[in-house]
Amino acid sequence: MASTSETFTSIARVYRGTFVHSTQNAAVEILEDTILGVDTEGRIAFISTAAELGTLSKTWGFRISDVRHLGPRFFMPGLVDTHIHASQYSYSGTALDMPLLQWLNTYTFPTEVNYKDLDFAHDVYTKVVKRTLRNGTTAACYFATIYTDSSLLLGEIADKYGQRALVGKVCMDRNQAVPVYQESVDHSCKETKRFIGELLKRKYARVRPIVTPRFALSCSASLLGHLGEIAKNNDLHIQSHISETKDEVDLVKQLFPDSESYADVYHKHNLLTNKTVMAHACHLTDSELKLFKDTGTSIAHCPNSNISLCSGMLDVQRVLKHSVKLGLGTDVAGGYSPSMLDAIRRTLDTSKILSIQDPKHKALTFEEVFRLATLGGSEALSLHKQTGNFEVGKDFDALLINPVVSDSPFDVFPSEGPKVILEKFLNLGDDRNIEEVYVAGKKVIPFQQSE
Ligand SMILES: Nc1nc2[nH]cnc2c(=O)[nH]1
Ligand SMILES: [Zn+2]
Repeated sequence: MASTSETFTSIARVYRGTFVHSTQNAAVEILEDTILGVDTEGRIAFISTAAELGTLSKTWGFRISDVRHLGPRFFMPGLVDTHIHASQYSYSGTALDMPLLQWLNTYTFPTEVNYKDLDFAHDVYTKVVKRTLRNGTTAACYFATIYTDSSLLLGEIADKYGQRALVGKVCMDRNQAVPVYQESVDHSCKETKRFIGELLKRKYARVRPIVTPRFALSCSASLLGHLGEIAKNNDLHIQSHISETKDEVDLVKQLFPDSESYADVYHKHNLLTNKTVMAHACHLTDSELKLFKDTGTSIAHCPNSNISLCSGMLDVQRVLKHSVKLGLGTDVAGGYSPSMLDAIRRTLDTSKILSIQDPKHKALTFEEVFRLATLGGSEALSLHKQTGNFEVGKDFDALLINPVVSDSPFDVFPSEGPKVILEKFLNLGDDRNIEEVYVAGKKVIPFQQSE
């Protein structure tokens, strides 16, 4: 399983113990008494049974005495948050008392106006990046705001703390409720190009721009068209929202009468691609799901938000039956928790509620949801060549989980094996159990002292 001599780099670290991850064939694969080597580029050089230790130490030139033993801990892949509004973190945990469109007008738009102020932005963006990293989010797909400079600041902060991130400067040229919080088509396009150019110029290793029309109700056809073109010309990722609530779907029908469906509005403007991720998608029709499959568009499932704003319940099994890629998102602050462990739990809850309503509905298992939160998320963001599991050649994005840390929120009993302990961590664990976080081999949690 080691990489070939052509890709030979030297080994930075070797770990021995239990590794838990997902593959194409197994929702959960548990590799006990396994050794994993990380090279100096932060990539996984080998993963093999401990019986190979002697041979590997000779091949790769590391000392067996330098191997770190994990003991009761285990490594799992980093969590991938496929949809989070960094700019809404300041009011997460509050303001969940109205439906989406009212909520946007009352809380969201007035808050996002504050991001003209770089000091305000610096404070909130630092806190959201640190909070999500501490909770195991090694990769995040962020909405910022319409303001280019503070959106660039979010990219800078994600890079500083070592988080893998797609960062979107939000685009919107329609906003009747809060008219100061909108742009002209020209300004939005010019600023999007400036955002992309500036962010790429900084050459951050793992932070990239993502083209971000807020959603069809906030964008004219002209703006959507230009953004589709910008994404195509620069081969960029795209993110937006779709079919989160029924009211939204009805309004989109009225606003875009020439489109066959909500998905068709985006498709007509070249916004559905194999690098597009659309949040929510609770109310898509079968033909819209087929369009997602045909274009390679993926879905960010945001169950906390879907329930907190009473938007709807996405049937994940139906999405998977259509072979549409799907990852999980916190959707802070429509979702009140910045933790992907919460997104895992709410995904399971939603699936179980659907099976209460319809006994024929097969509820998702925790193993399946673990895959959605890790490998599934990496596929949804088209980052699966870099991250998502412990395959040789991928970056080592990983969480070191200690299920017996002294202040653990759960207890482990002697008869329990690694799968049960994983299940307990997913259902009951929190950041106290996440002792270390790695992105591309670099330890990003605990923070350096100066951070
Ligand atoms: N949940 C959510 N849905 C949206 N649709 C358009 N904008 C937003 C947003 O900020 N949050
Ligand atoms: Zn959202």
